[in-house]
Amino acid sequence: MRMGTGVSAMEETGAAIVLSGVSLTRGGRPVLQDIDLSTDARRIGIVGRNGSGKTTLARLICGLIAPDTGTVRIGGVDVARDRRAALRTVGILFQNPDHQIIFPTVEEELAFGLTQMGRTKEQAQAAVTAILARFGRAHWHDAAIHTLSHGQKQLVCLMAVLAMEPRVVVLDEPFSGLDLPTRMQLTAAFARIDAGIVHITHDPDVVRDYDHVIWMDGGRVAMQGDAAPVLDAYVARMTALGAGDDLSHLAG
Ligand SMILES: Nc1ncnc2c1ncn2[C@@H]1O[C@H](COP(=O)(O)OP(=O)(O)OP(=O)(O)O)[C@@H](O)[C@H]1O
Repeated sequence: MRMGTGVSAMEETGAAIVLSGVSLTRGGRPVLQDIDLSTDARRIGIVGRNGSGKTTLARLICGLIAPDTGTVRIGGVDVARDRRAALRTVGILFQNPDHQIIFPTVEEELAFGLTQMGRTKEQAQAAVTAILARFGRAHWHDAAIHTLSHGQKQLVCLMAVLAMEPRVVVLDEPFSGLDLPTRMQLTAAFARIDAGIVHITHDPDVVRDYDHVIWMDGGRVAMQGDAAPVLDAYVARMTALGAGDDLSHLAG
């Protein structure tokens, strides 16, 4: 749904992802332009070509970067300005767990975000124990992270995000480099997440049963709405581009 008169009502209920007039320039080039977005859909997919602005949009939604113009509110929180509230509100799972993990052991990694949120050491320990038990990984508590596989590290990152109980979890291509069983297991874990999901993917089938899909193109929203019409139009366009032999449109 496009921004409209319903925005302020959604902000009051604190239920929505609301981006208003968002633009961002990097290296003298516009990366995102005039993004107006307001939705209270529970599961949101974001698709688009390489370089279309998906990851930048994800980082804005988490408040990791601030827009040059406009505002980003998640559940009523201005995530770029109120960083502590943002930590409670929205978490992100990056494509590569090695870009996310900073501690040598699973326990330390899981406890970090919790203490950043202001939990005491004891509260953090209890939450770490609980999340490991929830995922059947109590035996990972003292594990050295470098001994885990790529997919296992991705699960540690997911547990770290979920331990913080955010209202929204952003998944930025979380399946890249994972084998089929691991993808299936993570998909099942995502389905159990008790939070809104914003899932960035190049695979339209991954978000086909989602509630709302946003197609990014050239830093703008090309189309958004129910999954089926948006994904059908996206796949038709990508197929047409892929069938041609003109490489001049390659992003970048
Ligand atoms: N810090 C930066 N400095 C310069 N250019 C940037 C910066 N961050 C992003 N860009 C540019 O903005 C555009 C969008 O990048 P972004 O990573 O958001 O795209 P994406 O849709 O996630 O791509 P992919 O599917 O390849 O991961 C790209 O052209 C990228 O080069």
